[in-house]
Amino acid sequence: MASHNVSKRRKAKDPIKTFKRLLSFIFVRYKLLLPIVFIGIMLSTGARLGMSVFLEVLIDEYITPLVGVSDPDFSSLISALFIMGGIFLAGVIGTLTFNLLMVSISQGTLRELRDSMFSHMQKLPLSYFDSNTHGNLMSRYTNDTDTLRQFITQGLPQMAVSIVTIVGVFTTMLILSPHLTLVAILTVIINLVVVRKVVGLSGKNFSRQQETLGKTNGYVEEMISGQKVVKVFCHEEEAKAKFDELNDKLCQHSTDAHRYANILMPIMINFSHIQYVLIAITGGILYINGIGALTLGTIAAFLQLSRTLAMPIAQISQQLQSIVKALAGAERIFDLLDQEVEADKGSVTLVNAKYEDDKLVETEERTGILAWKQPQPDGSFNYTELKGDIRLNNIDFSYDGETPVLHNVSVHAKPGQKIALVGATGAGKTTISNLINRFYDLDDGKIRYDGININDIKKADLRRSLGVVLQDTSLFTGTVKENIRFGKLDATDEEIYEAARRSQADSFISMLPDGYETILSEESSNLSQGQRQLLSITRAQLTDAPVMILDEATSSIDSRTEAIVQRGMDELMKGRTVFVIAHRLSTIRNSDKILVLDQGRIIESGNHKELVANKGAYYQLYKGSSNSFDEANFDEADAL
Ligand SMILES: Nc1ncnc2c1ncn2[C@@H]1O[C@H](COP(=O)(O)OP(=O)(O)OP(=O)(O)O)[C@@H](O)[C@H]1O
Repeated sequence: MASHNVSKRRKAKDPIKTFKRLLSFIFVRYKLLLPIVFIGIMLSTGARLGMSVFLEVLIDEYITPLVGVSDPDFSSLISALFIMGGIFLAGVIGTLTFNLLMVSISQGTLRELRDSMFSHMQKLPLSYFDSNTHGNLMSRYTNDTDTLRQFITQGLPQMAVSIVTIVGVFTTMLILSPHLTLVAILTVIINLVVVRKVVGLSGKNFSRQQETLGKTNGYVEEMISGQKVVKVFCHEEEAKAKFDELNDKLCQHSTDAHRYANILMPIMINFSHIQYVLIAITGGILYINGIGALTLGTIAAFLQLSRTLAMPIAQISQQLQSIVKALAGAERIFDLLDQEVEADKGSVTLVNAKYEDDKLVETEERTGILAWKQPQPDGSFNYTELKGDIRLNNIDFSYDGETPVLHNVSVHAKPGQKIALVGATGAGKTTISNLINRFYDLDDGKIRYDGININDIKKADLRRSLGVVLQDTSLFTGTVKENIRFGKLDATDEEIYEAARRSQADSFISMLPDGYETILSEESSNLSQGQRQLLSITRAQLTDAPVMILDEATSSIDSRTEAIVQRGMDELMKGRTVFVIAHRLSTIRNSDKILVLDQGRIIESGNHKELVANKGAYYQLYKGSSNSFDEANFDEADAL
């Protein structure tokens, strides 16, 4: 059980490239809003600087001249204060604007990213899911997008504000007094050295904290989904002990991380006090000695500016960690988006057809006849009726390109024939069904469907022509009816009821509290294993495909339900070409051809009678010397 939190937090491999890509992703979508955000940032920081500088004007031009005047005229002072109020208001509007806009931009960007990821994920080949755990994929939708949200909403604008502020403050300081600027720069340098050290210590512990947090969450998730197993094996104590260990570690790392993070602000504040005092003393000395043409207003404005400086420096230092984390997240998201989609060069499609003067022609109506429409080099089309003739020719296959799983497998299933695949676990039975579906590409050999190479058939149309019942009966949250309709989205209610009647599911569905409208809970835990199988069979029944790929369930269900499931399966197989991964003797015996697989090779093939007469591997299996056949049928086997 993989957890989405167990994913490793690593640094982005090429942060600059990822950063540029992220910015352009945002920029392309918000060409109009981003300039407004920038104007907001400029207004906000400009107003802060303006207010500091205005202090100089206020003191030197409006307050000092009034000192000692017997009948002072405050009107100009009042209008100056109004101007200051105006600047303040502009700053507030700027700050509000960019902050609010950034929320919409970040949420919109995340929605787009999630959307792109999900639609891209639907097009990825199954091999991608084989090599990436569910947890790893999930983390891109949860952890990675969350770090990005923080970065886009807070990190990005804060960085912009901080940089604009620092540049603005230093420029203004230089204009006001180069001498005092020197003092400010000196204290900032000392400040930076200390801050870097503290941020480094805190960052290291934050990484540890995140890693342990991931492990702890993953463990809790596993324990929740595995509660039944924990209880069955009385593992409650051990489970608790392991959790305590993780929890203690998490507490330790979090305490260390926050200890350093929490002393950062007091350090910054105290430094800004020291800087304030130093600038005040230096300013006083320079003023008294008449150096640098300083006025009282300049010193006051300078002191105010020096206070403005502390915050952006602290913020940049603090944001650096979150930027690194966010870019690592962005890289993982882009990595998913960059995965090559399932290739489909197929040009043969499946269409409704009818016979006109013994010739097959395409039609819009549902005639009950389907045909493969093959484009010809001269631009015309060739139509072949869909019959369900499947031929595997010398198939070689491996999942990883190295370890062979199937060797030289050949079989011909004529329309309506039933082919049983038998063999020990891991022999390659499921793999054969995966290849007919084109879930994976062959290493060598060909599979032909009605004489057409399946690689030439459009994947969606190929899959439409195949009905599948897997052992793993995936049902989704929704009503029973919606789950059955998965088999054919445009099916009418009547078609659904008919399919359920034929697959023997109708009687149990009508006994559910709301019948076909009963909502299946998460993981359909309100249904029994057998009932889930019946729904899965109904779904395949509804597709009414000429070829069925069935995986007979081995899970233990009670014999009455098993008999019903079996009847449903038998009904499903009627009149179709069937590949069945067979476990029940009755299915195997009634098959037209049985393929006995061993380590990816067909070691025997023929019908039941022939194979029994052969007295080979099948005969051994059949006699019950192996457990490969369903034990429930052993009696039946002996009776034969
Ligand atoms: N997605 C995969 N990636 C890599 N190897 C796989 C994958 N699926 C199956 N295999 C390997 O391929 C071989 C054949 O597996 P397959 O599932 O076809 O066997 P099977 O006969 O259907 O077994 P079972 O009866 O247990 O379902 C096994 O060795 C298995 O480990």
